[in-house]
Amino acid sequence: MAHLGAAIGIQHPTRLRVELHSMLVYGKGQFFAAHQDSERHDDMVATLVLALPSKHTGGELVVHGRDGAQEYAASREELSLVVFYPDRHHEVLPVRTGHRITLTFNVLQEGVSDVTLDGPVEQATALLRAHFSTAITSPYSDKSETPTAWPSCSTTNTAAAD
Ligand SMILES: O=C(O)CCC(=O)C(=O)O
Ligand SMILES: [Fe+2]
Repeated sequence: MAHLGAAIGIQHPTRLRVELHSMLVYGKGQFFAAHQDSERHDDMVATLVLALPSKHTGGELVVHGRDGAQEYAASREELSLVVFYPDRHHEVLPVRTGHRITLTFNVLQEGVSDVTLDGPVEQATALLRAHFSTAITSPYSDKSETPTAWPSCSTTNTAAAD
């Protein structure tokens, strides 16, 4: 994990952990269209693709970056590992023969969202977050007195507090 963190430029590599996301078996003609992985998890800092050795052609993993695209062909004999930032567009080209098998993992940096930062922007953010996530007390707590406009406000504030 420390090596992985250092390799992808993360400052606290000891707090990294990986969780299995999926196992994919691509047969002839199968591919994965270009996409980004970023929405899977708040603490996700990288995607790790582990390709199992298997006889196949095609099925290259293409990771698009600022300086162009990088193409990775999985080995027939050994495990292959590719790690990239989850906001990178990436795709798997169609498999031509055989099968390509991958395990994909989310690399998570634990506690990123709990880190306390001291700058004025972080303080303002924390105050605003606390303000908008605190449910307001209804002056109409007795349902019989609830005005018609109230339920929709109540629903909004309850959802924000979760
Ligand atoms: O199979 C691969 O190499 C990549 C799969 C992938 O991009 C994903 O599961 O999000
Ligand atoms: Fe992906």
